[in-house]
Amino acid sequence: MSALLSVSDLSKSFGAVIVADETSFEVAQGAAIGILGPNGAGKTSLFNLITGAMTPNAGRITFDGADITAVPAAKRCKMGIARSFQVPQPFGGMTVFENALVGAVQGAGLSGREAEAHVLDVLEATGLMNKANVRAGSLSLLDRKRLEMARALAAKPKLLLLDEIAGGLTDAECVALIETIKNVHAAGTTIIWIEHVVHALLAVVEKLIVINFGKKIAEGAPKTIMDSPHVKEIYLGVDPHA
Ligand SMILES: Nc1ncnc2c1ncn2[C@@H]1O[C@H](COP(=O)(O)OP(=O)(O)OP(=O)(O)O)[C@@H](O)[C@H]1O
Repeated sequence: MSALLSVSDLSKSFGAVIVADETSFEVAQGAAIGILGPNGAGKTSLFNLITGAMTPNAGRITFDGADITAVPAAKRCKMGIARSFQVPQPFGGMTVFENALVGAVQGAGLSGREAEAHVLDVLEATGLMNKANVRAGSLSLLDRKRLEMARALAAKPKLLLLDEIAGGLTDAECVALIETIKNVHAAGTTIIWIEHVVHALLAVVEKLIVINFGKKIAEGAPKTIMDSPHVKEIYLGVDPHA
């Protein structure tokens, strides 16, 4: 499989705080990869760098064959990169349908009937069809998380970035969300998923990347990574010599 996204020697720091330290990795077309790392490791910053919300100090990002390192965020969205936010950010006064329509119009460039039909497909896929006319501000946490994904999917992304979308959900809600994400992946969308709820991540992704202090410290098959003493020490706080 060819790489949809390629991150090469990406570095970013804020004074002494290093959020990306010569980070390199590739994401194949159609892949689903997970990103793990302690709080403050630089995971969300990596998404900010990929989406263009943050400018790197050094390094290169290529997407779908084009160098996007200097491409503005709005254009990257139109090129096919969409994200969900760790803290859901719906337009609270608008309905679920209207929120997703923003993604379809602004991100996918659709209009009229075509945009509406696409939004209905996305609401169906994300389990929000029966909430289409509900004000986003009155949704439960699960539905706000679903709406984050719906708004991103409405932009017809080639690459979907999910930022801690399972956090704060009950076990049953988490199971429902995993099914939705699996369906999105099965439909061909490439996914990068930052998540602290490891069992949710492991149910979907075929590769894990572990970040600590902005540095990629491990990358590989989920089982190999989760069994790694180095990863256990850094991520789980387990002393391999104990
Ligand atoms: N714009 C900024 N200015 C200064 N410091 C920043 C900025 N953005 C992020 N940081 C700092 O960079 C570090 C990494 O933050 P980031 O949100 O990327 O971590 P994270 O791995 O996503 O953490 P969490 O798991 O807690 O969400 C933190 O110490 C954060 O305070």
